[in-house]
Amino acid sequence: MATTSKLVLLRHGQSTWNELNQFTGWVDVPLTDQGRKEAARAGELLKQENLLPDVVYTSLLRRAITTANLALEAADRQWIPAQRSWRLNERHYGALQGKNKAQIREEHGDEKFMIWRRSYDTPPPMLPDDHEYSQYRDERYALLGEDLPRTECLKDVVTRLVPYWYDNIVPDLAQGKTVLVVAHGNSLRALVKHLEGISDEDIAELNLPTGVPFVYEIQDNMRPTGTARFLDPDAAAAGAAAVAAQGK
Ligand SMILES: O=C(O)[C@@H](CO)OP(=O)(O)O
Repeated sequence: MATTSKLVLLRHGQSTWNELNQFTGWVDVPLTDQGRKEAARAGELLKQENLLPDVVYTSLLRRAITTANLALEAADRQWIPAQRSWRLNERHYGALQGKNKAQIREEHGDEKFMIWRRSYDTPPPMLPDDHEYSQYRDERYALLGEDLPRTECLKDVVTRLVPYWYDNIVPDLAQGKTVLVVAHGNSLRALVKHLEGISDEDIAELNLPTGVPFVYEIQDNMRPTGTARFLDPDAAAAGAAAVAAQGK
């Protein structure tokens, strides 16, 4: 009999820079009070739907880690093992990190803004190592050495994330575990692109809301049975529309 495992994906709750409409990338900003509420609500939804994770994966950024902790607390699953990796980090936004989205759109025009934000293979300009928002001296990335990103496009995120999917997450799913991945708008877009086989062009249209869990049934061949189901579809639609409109 064919069996499926459950993969629950969750973008972190609203961060302080989401609220300020600033490009964030690898800058380690905290959640807002609203973001903390979204995270707890996400955990309540998991509990209501009996989607109880056996293991949680997060990036190395506090907005994802705090979201995972608050969601797991609300779902009464704080005790499960956690694995964290830079490979689940948000896309490095290069020289745009810390800049206001509306201002960048105004200064550089709609086309450039959309290319930097949503094109598949054009990264923004690099962030200098001596910049206040650089991760150059951040000890959590010391092992990366000179491979530390200074900017990334979505394609770069797919390249660093897919090996982690196969090496770490897939073995848990193959054992029938329910896996929760708490990450970021663009690292989750990269994973969804891989899972659903979305084209380089069409992925530009996908915007993920903060704090609303979505679930895939993963088959033995490690492919989903279909598209994902959001646990709160109304909140997800409103949240995705808000992300799409950022910078306007
Ligand atoms: O700023 C960022 O790091 C991301 C996610 O918040 O923004 P965008 O949705 O514009 O890619």
